Amino acid sequence: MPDRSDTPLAPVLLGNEPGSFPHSVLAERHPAIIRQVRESFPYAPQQHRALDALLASCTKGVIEPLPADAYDGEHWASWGADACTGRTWFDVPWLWSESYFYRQLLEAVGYFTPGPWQGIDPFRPSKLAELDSPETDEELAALDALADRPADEQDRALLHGSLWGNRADLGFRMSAAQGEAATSKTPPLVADDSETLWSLLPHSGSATLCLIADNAGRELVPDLLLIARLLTQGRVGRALLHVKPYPYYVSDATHADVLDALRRLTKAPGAAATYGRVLWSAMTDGRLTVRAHPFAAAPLSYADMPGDLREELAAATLTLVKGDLNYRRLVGDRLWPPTTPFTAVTAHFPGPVAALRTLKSDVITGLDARTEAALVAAEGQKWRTGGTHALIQVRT
Ligand SMILES: O=P(O)(O)OC[C@H]1O[C@](O)(CO)[C@@H](O)[C@@H]1O
Repeated sequence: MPDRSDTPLAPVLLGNEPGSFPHSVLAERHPAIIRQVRESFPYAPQQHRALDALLASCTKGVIEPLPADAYDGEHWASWGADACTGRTWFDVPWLWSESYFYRQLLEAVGYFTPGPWQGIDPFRPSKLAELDSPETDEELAALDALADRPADEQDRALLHGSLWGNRADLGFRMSAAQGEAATSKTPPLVADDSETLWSLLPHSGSATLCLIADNAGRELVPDLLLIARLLTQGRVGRALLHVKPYPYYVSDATHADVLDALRRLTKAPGAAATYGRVLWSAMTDGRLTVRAHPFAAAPLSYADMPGDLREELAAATLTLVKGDLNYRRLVGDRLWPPTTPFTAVTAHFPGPVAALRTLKSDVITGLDARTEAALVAAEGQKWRTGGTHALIQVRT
């Protein structure tokens, strides 16, 4: 396995280059998210004023500190708040800037403040709309036909459901052109280590799986279906589902979203309800546990994870890391040459790890030179951010 020390570090992504993808997220997507949040609930005047102040700060101003009594002030201090406060949102690492934006957005709407708005998720209306959509009905109805297919076909379908479910990201849809398909000259999957993934989960009933979730709604539902399948097939004996401790990156899953998705499954007709019951009983007998570690919303790479989380992930047979943002945190939010070995940049991870991700940012590793050349020839650099390509990468 190539060692991390053989791999020169690539530049950290910043949002200060006009025309770049990170710059567009800070300059266009964040103001659009503030607009969306204003419309999500009848917020009071002081909440609108706080949103005005955040809009001014994140577009034209500088990073402001959290309130002195913030419950997580110490975490943010240890995650680099002192070095970033007072600088523009465009000049600090992009990952830091984005993560702090969501923290300050929740501050503005009173999510952490004792009172009637405490704990009200500003993104819940859009998450629920997605869960109730006809597309979700269709996806769940497809499970009925799948039940008659051979076992390996069912495994593969549910793995791919979880993978492509990552396209269903509400923040991404606010700025990406939808409906584009990968060109016929380039494969939708730019890397596929799924055989290695399956070899790590034989039907022994003894494996522990950690799944680090990404989005709620139409991504979390297939993630839960995959977990149910792995449990019923004995590929996994125990699963830990890691979600965010608070609403984040628009549609990231929280514990409340897990419960909404689970209720959606158990109330559905046909095979979907069977999957729902498997998950319900696995939660009640302890085979499926939901975790919401504070580090899940940290603006840092997984290389910097704290000891308790490292220990838990080290004990897993496999950790499945879902989505684009988690990929950025797994390999480091850097402009790596695309052929940088995935095994080298994930050498820090405490155990076997698999990334399931659709490509929605500039960060990419582990491509072979021929695939990279074909992608560039067909699409320039659009394949990196368009969400039309995906990957399954594994480090054993
Ligand atoms: O939901 P995901 O797959 O983590 O994607 C998050 C999206 O937000 C971004 O962080 C940009 O804001 C991109 O990495 C990606 O397009």
